[in-house]
Amino acid sequence: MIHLQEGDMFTKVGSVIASFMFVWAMFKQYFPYELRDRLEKYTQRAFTFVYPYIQITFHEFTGERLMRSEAYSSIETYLSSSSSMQAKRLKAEVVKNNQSLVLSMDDHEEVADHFNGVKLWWASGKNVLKTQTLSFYQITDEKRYYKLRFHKKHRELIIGPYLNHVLKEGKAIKIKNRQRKLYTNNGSYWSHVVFEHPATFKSLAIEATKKKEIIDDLITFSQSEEFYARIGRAWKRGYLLYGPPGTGKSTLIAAMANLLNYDVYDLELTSVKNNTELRKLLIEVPYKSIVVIEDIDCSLDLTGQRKKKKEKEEMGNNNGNEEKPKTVKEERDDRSSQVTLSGLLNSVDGLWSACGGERIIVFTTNFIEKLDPALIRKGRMDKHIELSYCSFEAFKVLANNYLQIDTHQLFDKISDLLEETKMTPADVAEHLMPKTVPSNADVCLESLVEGLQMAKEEAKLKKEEEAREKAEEAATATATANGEAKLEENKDSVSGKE
Ligand SMILES: Nc1ncnc2c1ncn2[C@@H]1O[C@H](COP(=O)(O)OP(=O)(O)OP(=O)(O)O)[C@@H](O)[C@H]1O
Repeated sequence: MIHLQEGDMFTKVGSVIASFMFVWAMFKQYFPYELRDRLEKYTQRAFTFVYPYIQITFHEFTGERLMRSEAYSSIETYLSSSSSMQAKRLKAEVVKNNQSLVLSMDDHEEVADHFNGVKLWWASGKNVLKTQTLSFYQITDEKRYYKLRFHKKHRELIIGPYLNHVLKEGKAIKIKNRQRKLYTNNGSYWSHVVFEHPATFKSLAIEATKKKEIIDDLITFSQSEEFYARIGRAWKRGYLLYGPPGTGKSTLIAAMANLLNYDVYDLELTSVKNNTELRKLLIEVPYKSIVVIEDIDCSLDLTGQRKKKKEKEEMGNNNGNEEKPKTVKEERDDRSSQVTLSGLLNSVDGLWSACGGERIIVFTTNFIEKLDPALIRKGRMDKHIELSYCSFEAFKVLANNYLQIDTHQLFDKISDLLEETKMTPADVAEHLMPKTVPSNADVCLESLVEGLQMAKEEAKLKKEEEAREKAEEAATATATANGEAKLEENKDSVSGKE
């Protein structure tokens, strides 16, 4: 309250002096130069003496190229909530695909803010410049700004911690309000669509303990900026998701992005020409993003690449021949993607990968054993998450999502069948899709029981078939060994007779 009265008093004094300055600006041209200079100097001094407030102006456009200032837009977003409470005239902007409104104060409004018990004021304003062009019409150029006013005794607090707080908060609100995007690369360029995948951790069918572990890991990562800075490590984390097709690897990535409010950069490695292009693409990924490389084992010959090169060299040495001209196919293969394992490793943890921070990189694979250990060692892929066939616990999540039921007389049977046979969550989910309108849980669960029994039968037949093949192979091997032994025996008896 004291601040408010003090503020009001000084505002009045300030505005008297400001009026004087305005009149002075109009008439100063009629004063001789020397007198003008002196008067100006003393009025400025008098102004700062009686007016103990400091003002900082943040212009909307800055720099030679008049780019929109990031600080201005962060302040605008930061002030949004106090503006909607205090300002009488507001401007509205629609964000998130026309789904939510962001309000900001209109020109020449003022709102108060508090920080650590200190009151300060933000005012919005605009300068209108009229420029006469060659054409008949005048063009008006509006330059908006925010002016922050605070008592000079709080200079340190406001210039340091308060402004940091405003910029950080503004940025965070902006990220929360933004429409998230899914980027894909065509060669070395990213293009995007709106990211609207509905997957959440709640709807993800995996065991509760595993789910909690992943959520905790992600939240801890996203809140550890200071920790990473303190230990001198780039603020990034690698996840390797592995498991058979249809176990929810892509669904988990979408749930991760939705949980953290990050954009997704789906990197198609096979369309990246070489390591330089790969580096360019990754440098463009901003903070708060998940870079995804799906089916990493298919994207690159990560196991055979070094071996093949070695074999080629050996072949060259052995033959002592000149290198054969390449076929058209070989030429095309060479051109298609020359991203190497070392190029990829460098992109995951090379020096530049620290630029920006707060990035997650996710590799997915159906065959973890195919990957080069260097690629998935801890530090590169910090967390390895296995997604596997549907357990009864995971089934219950699906039943709750799809059928909105927690119990059913068929649950015990399904639990036994899931233990005896392997079915992916994707296949289980397919059985739970509505078969009638309205959906009937009995029909869906019976379909699932039937599917599981069939899968069990097929697995049994396959096992028997494999056992038969094995037995046949063993019989053939024994027969061959017996035949060879007999031949040897005969040879020996012939040489004995001689
Ligand atoms: N764990 C799961 N929880 C919920 N839904 C799942 C799960 N696994 C699979 N699904 C369902 O199955 C569909 C396919 O799953 P998803 O694409 O995530 O599997 P994937 O492991 O990435 O498969 P691929 O290896 O073939 O890419 C999803 O649309 C989702 O509806």
